[in-house]
Amino acid sequence: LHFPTQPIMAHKNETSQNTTVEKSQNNNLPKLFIHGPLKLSSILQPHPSHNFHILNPSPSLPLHQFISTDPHHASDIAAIFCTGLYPLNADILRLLPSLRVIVTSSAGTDHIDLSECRRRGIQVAGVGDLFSDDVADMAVALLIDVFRKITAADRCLRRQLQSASWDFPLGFKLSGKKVGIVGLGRIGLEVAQRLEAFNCIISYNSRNKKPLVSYPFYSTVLDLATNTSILILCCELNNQTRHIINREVMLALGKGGVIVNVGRGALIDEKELLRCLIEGEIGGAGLDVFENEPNVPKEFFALDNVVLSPHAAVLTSESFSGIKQLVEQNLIAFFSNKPLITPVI
Ligand SMILES: O=CC(=O)O
Repeated sequence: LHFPTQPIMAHKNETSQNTTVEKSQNNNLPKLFIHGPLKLSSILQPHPSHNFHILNPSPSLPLHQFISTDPHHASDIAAIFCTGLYPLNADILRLLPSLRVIVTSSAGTDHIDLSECRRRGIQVAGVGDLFSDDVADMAVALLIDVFRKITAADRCLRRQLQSASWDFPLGFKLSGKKVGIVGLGRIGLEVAQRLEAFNCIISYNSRNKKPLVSYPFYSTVLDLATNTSILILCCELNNQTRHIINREVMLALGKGGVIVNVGRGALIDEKELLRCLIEGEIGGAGLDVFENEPNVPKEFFALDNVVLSPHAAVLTSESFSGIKQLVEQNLIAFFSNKPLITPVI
């Protein structure tokens, strides 16, 4: 990924007079705050075509500090561009009386209090289907890696511990395995489609049975785990799904069972996952997300049946080009009184 360190200046030949005019015009435009890590500002940079004004094109202050430096700041903010893991809970939203729209660069929206947004009439735009392929690819990659021990073997070779394949522990065949998908939304369906090509036998659990889907449906994750040997977590995190994968589910999955998580870390009771992996109660895990990011429990590092990725499933060069366009399009549409391109609510 390439993150420019300096904002790309869109109007290099501009005169200082134009800049003054633009600044004063900008003062009348609705104000947007970028709520996220420094890198988020490389996705949304000031541009003359914008019908909004970015208050912090290189975010240096977290939102609550920005607000507390001057009480006027809070009432200035009409829009927020945020990313996952940067909370916009009811307490923070209460500080922003003029907020009308939130655009998030994440597929997950668990960091935003959507019911408070609904109550306040704040619109929220997400990423639509933009990341589904990348996340599904990553889920399958993690799964193949756990089964075929690719990164474990790579580590061995690099450390020159083993070079003869006969010395290396056997992997497991993926083709034909029974796979349970938890959350058959856009991403879950993409995962299912990919694994059908591996002759895997797909079933799923989700809030409701999908009328147009022929895969067997299990109304509980426990039943799904009992009838499969692989669980792939693609659902959103909410009060119903927090720790949906608990010890009972892991024991039902069984000693050869594998869990892949490309959803949110807190879908799994992480302490129990570690215990089950260490005690051999399940066979392995492929994890792109963790319960208390950015912290990854270091006990995972010693386990060769675990493949780890730093919440990177959505991070491709293509997805970043896509998100840049989509965020701008959503904001420009909103401030032109047009419908959001990818509305969440
Ligand atoms: O996890 C990444 C996302 O929600 O987009």
